Amino acid sequence: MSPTLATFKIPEITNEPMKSYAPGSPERKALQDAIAEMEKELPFEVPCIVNGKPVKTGKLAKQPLPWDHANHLCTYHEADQAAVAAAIDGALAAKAEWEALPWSDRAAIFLKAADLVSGKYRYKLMAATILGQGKNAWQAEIDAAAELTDFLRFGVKYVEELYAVQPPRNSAGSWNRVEYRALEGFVFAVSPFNFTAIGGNLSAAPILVGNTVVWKPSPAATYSNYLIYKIFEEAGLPAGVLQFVPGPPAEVVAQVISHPEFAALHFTGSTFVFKKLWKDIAANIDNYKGYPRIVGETGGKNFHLIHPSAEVKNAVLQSVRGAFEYQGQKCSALSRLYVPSSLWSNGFKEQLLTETAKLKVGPAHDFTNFIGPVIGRPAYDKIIGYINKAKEAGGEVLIGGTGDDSKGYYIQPTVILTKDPKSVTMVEEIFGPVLTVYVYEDADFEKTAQLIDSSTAYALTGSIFSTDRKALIQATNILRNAAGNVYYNEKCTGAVVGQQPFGGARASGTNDKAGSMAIFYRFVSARSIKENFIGLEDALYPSNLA
Ligand SMILES: NC(=O)c1ccc[n+]([C@@H]2O[C@H](COP(=O)([O-])OP(=O)(O)OC[C@H]3O[C@@H](n4cnc5c(N)ncnc54)[C@H](O)[C@@H]3O)[C@@H](O)[C@H]2O)c1
Ligand SMILES: N[C@@H](CCC=O)C(=O)O
Repeated sequence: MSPTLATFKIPEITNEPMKSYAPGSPERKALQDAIAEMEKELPFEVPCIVNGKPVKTGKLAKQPLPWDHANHLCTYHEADQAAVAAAIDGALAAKAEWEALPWSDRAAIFLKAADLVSGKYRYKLMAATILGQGKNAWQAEIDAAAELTDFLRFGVKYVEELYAVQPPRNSAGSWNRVEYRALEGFVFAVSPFNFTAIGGNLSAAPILVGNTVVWKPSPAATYSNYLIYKIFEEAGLPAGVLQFVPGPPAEVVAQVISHPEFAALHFTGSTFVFKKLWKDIAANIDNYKGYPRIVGETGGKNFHLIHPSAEVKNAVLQSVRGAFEYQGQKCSALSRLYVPSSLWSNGFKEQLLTETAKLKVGPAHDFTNFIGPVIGRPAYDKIIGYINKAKEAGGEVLIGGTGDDSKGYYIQPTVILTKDPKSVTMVEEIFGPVLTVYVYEDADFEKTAQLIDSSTAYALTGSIFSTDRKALIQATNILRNAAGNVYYNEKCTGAVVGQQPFGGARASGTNDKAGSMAIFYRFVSARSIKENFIGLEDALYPSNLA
């Protein structure tokens, strides 16, 4: 038994400062060196990790380079049934000791992991994200370096605050306490390709509050996610607490969620896959020991609503960044833009096309490219398919509209003008560098806000651009349920941990707000404890007396 001899305070937590990677900066050189070294050494071999030991199943799959699809970043061993079964057993076996570890020790492991991400492994993790997932230097910095570090450090802070939430009242002679137990069973993390940090957070958040986790990374982010596993291990995470099982998604997931001790799904990915998993879990409900928690952050169809009073230059530049950063492969990416006709014909259109034309497309490790490759063949075909559908439906391609998949999967940043606000590219998630514009009559601002609210199934992010406070308030009210993250005069991407808790509702997810205290509630099961100090003198109450 471990004595409690003090109430420790965690170090002060602030956001990881972001580096600029400007020409001549030491960080640019360090990152370029890390990329060059990784390019020389690839392809890597990635095993599953079960109970802290590498498992090589011999069932091999590849993570191709999106900018050079003939080659791959890593070959990984896909988890087979035996490996998945051993991973679940191992997670269950590691649970009691991990949950019993004093909170300060669990916290210290993740504070150390954060320091390893922000320091020793910063450039390596970024290089894996740049080469494997096609992010440019800035996008890799805000994801693999800054956001991952912030998730870990702020996670520790939020758990400390959560543990401090205690009943506000005690009646005389008693003391009320609440303890935040980890969930009974194990947690399953299933992560997407597009944010290295999300893989780290989906696994680390439940672990921080005492759970053990089986983690299935995205095939297209296997290597960066493997590096995260190794960082957690170096930080001191005991063997078995996190089980790393890359593998054929449908098979691995089906096996894990049919286990009786499956306690929670921590998912980020597409709406389609999340709904399927929800149904599969529901179909298994009689086999579980408890009611599994289901946490899922999913797709978006995010908007910018421009009011006639908006500053055009800012609205244009924010829209270009929001739509085209990381090739539009952010759940938060701008993909439908509503512009009043007075602004559209008075400079907005011209500036939008001029700024879009400046974006260079090419391999992300050439730092002058703003737009890198999209993640793979299915994504490339799907995005080009959407552009074609928009054209067939009468959309006018104002710029872009073409791609080149000869070596890597490149798509030019594309702006489509539509007269139909419910046309396919105004409604469905594309997840690529495609922005559709609808021009509305100035007098229809309110009607346009209602249109935004009602035209898609999603409700993730959105921005309102206006210098007129009344218009901001009006649109905010109409769009109350249309976005879980709303911005004023700022693009709809780029939420920062500790500053804008992230997530959306409707088809965009369970809105449990990654990067806030709220997410930790989903992975604990509180137990109330009342202790009585004064013994009873009589079984009868005064009201029973004659
Ligand atoms: N709301 C958010 O916070 C957020 C953040 C990032 C990404 N996303 C969303 O994620 C999507 C992009 O990521 P993606 O392409 O990796 O998503 P995806 O749904 O294809 O994959 C997500 C995870 O599910 C697994 N998976 C895929 N098919 C499966 C199946 N049939 N059965 C079981 N598991 C399966 C994948 O291997 C991966 O681990 C977009 O829709 C984006 O909007 C949302
Ligand atoms: N949190 C990120 C998006 C994550 C999804 O891809 C943002 O706010 O841009």
